[in-house]
Amino acid sequence: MSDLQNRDRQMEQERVRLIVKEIVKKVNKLEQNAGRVVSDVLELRKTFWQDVTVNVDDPDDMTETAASIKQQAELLSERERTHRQMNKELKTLERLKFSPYFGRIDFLENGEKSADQVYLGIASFMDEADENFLIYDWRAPISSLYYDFPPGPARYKTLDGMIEGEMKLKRQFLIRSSEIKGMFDTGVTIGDEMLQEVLGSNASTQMKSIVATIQREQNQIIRNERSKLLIVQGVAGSGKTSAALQRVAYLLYRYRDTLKSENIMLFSPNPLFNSYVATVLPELGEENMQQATYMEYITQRLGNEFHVEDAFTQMEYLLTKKEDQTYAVRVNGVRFKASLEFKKMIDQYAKRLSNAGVIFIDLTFRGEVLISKETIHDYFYSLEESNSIPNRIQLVKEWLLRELKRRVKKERSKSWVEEEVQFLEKEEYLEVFKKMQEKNRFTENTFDDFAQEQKLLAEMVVKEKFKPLFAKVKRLKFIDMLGIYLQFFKENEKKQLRLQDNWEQICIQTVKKLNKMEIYYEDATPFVYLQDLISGRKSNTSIRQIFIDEAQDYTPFQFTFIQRLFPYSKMTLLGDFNQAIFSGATGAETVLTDLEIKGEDVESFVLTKTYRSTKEIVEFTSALIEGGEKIEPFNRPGRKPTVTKVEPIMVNSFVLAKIKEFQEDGHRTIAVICRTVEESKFAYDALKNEIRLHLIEKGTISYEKGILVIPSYLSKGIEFDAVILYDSSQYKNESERKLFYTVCTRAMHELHMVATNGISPLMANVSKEYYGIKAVKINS
Ligand SMILES: Nc1ncnc2c1ncn2[C@@H]1O[C@H](COP(=O)(O)OP(=O)(O)OP(=O)(O)O)[C@@H](O)[C@H]1O
Repeated sequence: MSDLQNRDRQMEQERVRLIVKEIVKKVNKLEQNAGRVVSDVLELRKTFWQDVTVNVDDPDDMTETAASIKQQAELLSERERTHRQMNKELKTLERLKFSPYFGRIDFLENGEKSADQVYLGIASFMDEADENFLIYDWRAPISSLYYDFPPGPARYKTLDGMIEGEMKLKRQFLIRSSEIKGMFDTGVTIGDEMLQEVLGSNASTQMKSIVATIQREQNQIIRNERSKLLIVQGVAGSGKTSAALQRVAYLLYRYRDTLKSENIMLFSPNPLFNSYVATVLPELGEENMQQATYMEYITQRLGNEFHVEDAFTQMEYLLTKKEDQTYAVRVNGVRFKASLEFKKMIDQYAKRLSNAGVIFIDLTFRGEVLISKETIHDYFYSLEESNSIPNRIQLVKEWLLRELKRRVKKERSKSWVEEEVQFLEKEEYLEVFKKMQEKNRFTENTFDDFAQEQKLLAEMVVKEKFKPLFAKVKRLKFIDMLGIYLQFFKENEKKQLRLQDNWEQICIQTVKKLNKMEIYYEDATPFVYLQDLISGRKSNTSIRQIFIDEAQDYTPFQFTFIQRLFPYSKMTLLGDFNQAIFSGATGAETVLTDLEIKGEDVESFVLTKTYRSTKEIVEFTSALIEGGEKIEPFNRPGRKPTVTKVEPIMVNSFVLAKIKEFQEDGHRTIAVICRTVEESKFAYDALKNEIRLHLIEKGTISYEKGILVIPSYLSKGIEFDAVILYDSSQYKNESERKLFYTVCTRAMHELHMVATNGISPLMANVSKEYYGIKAVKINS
């Protein structure tokens, strides 16, 4: 290090010390204030009723009492809010104390005499007088300079317009526990040194924030504000998920007055992924957005009357049942039901239902039909046709509720009620007694009282018994949705669909499944969509930003459905067509291949640089896919991937040895990736007595560092230090190329493939220089 560099570093360290001192001062002050707020809250809670004037003698007093309670409650909730805010601020300050900033730029604005020093951290921090920024939030307009420009001419956008000038210096810091551990002055891209450092470290079970090393092309995605629909197509490991989470943090900052974390929703690929990304936003001082898998969403909408196949079971079928007689029919079905063509058919069907065909369910009571499906049907079709179906359904609902009330009255005098009254509990008698007292129904005549009491008790019994019926009607369960969906296939079975092979068999297969009260996963979205067309559904207005990660796994039908549910929401889609494992297996369109949406407010970004894996792994994985030559690896050297041909009976002992080797090399997260669940269970059972490992299944929601056995499709979106493919020879079909590519790209530092039955044909075009081959024989 030169003298100048040395001096610079000392000055910077001195500044860090000063800033940390300021932070500590602020922390102390805030803690004192927070203490005061806590005692205020406690006091207010304790004395809440003492400070309220309660007087209910006349209406004026009542109004005054209500106002007094309201005032006291507002005071309490204001104090509680302040306390929450202070806690949040304290947490951020603690983080700043540990690492106050990660970057500095010196920017000379045109027309100014001296350059501003701008230090960037995860949050803003002002001096004691609240006049100058000692640290700028990385999301502040001026901070974009850091991500967008090398030293030289530079500009940034503010609400008042563009500010132009020259960047004199761009510096990066690695500060830990208030000590500068590294400091680099950088050129064109944001510190390769820094990236080397970050990317060379071990995989974590939780994703990390990339705030200090966001790349320019990622920054464009993070800060994009214009588009209603933002589409990011990025190769594996290009930082799509990272950029998405940073974007959430950015939007929360940029629109802090109007946008809250509960207004943002992320659709993630599996439950494991939810916990994988859960710490990024809190690390940045923000709360997590809402998160769900699409499957969770759709299954919850279907309710629990049917057995719904899940996406992973569907995938497992596609991977393992290729020999099934009906496999081709099923695959064609999955493909067609994914398309907008199919959606159009459902739309037309719904239109036809306006005139005829809605099927209802008998409302029964005590084993007898109370209101028949035919009666409901006739009432429904007697209503004005100009009314939409959902409107008419609402009218039917109201009518049915009225009818039920009438029936309750009629039912009271039936003999079964009298019998039931005998068996009522003491408490229920008491309740009736209380009711009579309240209503002053007692008379001098005890005989009358008895009759009154019996009437009330009968009413109580009947109402109780009718409750499920009322609930059923309120939840619109008088519509036979299953029957209506089923009828669609019966009606269309004989149609010759120009575009679809095996249509007739698809219909037969679907009907057979539905008749068992079971629904294929590919039917889940069309079913709920049709249900919405019939029963109507209010669109969700509270969600303003939707993020769809792994968008390549969404069908055009699913995407259109989501758009319909959240019409007021902006959307960010992130995906990689080469990882479209579901569509790879069926040839179905994905939302990324079928996006017809163009327009002023649609923008697309392409990310071709990949950060996750070593250069050697990227060279190998890129050769697996078409167009892979466009993928640009980050220059981080490592070992070449290897394939070892192993006799089947040697696989487990070989995998075990490989795991130990990786552990000795310091790798902490090692994944044994299996093609299917069946293979995962087999591998887990074979290895579990030899070494501590975890089996990841579709319901697993989090995982620890260590060794994991995981089915291929559940490893989506996640990364590991080292990956061992339990048997790469199993990836044989062209339809599994994307799956094979996806699993190989999960590896950060090491990729090893076991082959029990020769090298996978999917590697036929991969140059031998990209991987090593070994063979292990039984007696070797
Ligand atoms: N600018 C960056 N600075 C530091 N690390 C980065 C950066 N961009 C991406 N990474 C790292 O690269 C890895 C891959 O990122 P991420 O998972 O976001 O990629 P992805 O495009 O979503 O991947 P995939 O599609 O394969 O699941 C992560 O470890 C992430 O931290």
